[in-house]
Amino acid sequence: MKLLIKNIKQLVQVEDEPRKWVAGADMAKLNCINDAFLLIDEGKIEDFGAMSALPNFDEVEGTDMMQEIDATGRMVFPSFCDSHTHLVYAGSREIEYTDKIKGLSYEEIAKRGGGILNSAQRMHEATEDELYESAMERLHEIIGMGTGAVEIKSGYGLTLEDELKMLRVIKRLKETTPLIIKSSFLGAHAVPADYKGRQAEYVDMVISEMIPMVAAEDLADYIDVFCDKGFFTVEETDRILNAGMKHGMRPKIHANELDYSGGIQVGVKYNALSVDHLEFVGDAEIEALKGSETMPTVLPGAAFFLNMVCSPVRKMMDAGLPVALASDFNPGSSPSGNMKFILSLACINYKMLPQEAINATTINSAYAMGVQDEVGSIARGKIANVFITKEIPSIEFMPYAYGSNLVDTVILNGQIL
Ligand SMILES: N=CN[C@@H](CCC(=O)O)C(=O)O
Ligand SMILES: [Zn+2]
Repeated sequence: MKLLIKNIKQLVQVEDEPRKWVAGADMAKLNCINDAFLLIDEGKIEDFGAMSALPNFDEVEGTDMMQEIDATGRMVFPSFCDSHTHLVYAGSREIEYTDKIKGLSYEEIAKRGGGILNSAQRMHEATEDELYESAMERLHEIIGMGTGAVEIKSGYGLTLEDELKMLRVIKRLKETTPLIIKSSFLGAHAVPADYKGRQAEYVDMVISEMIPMVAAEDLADYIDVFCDKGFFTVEETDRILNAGMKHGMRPKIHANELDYSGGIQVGVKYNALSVDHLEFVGDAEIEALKGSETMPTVLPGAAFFLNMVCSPVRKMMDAGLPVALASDFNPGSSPSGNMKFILSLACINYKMLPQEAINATTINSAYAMGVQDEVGSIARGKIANVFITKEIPSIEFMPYAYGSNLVDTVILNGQIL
């Protein structure tokens, strides 16, 4: 059955020739078609264009099986790609939220056994079914807010059994939702309580026990490390990434959230798909990223929630780099997967133009999770993951109306949800 969306006020992020990513000054450009149609067949985008060029389907054989949507006054966007989340977790951490309000830093909370270790304890106590159910609820929530592809990390297990438990939940989610899901193994997210004072031994265990088991069950697409001050060093990251790569996992890492950690450089050295957070980026980091295949990915939700300095996004774009944005949905530093709110934060706090922010949450974030050939733009042959907005006056209205859900209809794999 074909699906035809007609009279679209504006069809956003169209590409005749799909690009790998959008970089530098091009990030301010967004290709759109006014008064457009979009034709979907067998879950894929078959065609699109101006209404004036709409084929006469009455004369085409077999088109009696065509469903139509009249999108007058409404826009169609490619679904958001959320390339960095930790959305499989147990419990919530609002107690730490008040600790933060009282002035404790992220590192101080971590030192008191809060933070990631708090989530690890709850992860240990949760069953696979409980984790699956709660993550599925979050997935449904983000689908309703326009997300069509999401990366999910392990990293709240921190024991072999619990990391595998998390990754099996992600695998089950992959098999049972219409979203595109990619998984990352983040055994080196924090040193668990049992290994306190024995960080080197924990790293050895991640390398010699966890990575081979994760690979044996084919549970992760990417290898991740929290390479930052107070967490894992460049040398440890180097070893873990090498071990992951030997097992077919491309690096995609946390870097430079808390300091100039060297995380960006070690990520680029091993051709990471992305380096994420990037609050601490100077000239050396920008030089390292130039000419690389690594997507700098900024997480405005975490910086907002933790009240941190903002990543120098403008400086990176001025240097000709691409930038992606993701939600970082997790219980500690960003308890929301609302990508439209990420657009608003990007515009207000990072002074990104709405067009730049939309590029960063679609085509560029698709690259940052390795799905740019499948989704991230309106292009012929790509998977039909799109959403139709409510009636809105302009593209700029999306980040402007920061508290409103403007998604009216979600279409994933060509199916109206
Ligand atoms: N920075 C490292 N990890 C997560 C936080 C996880 C947590 O606090 O639970 C992040 O991406 O923000
Ligand atoms: Zn993260």
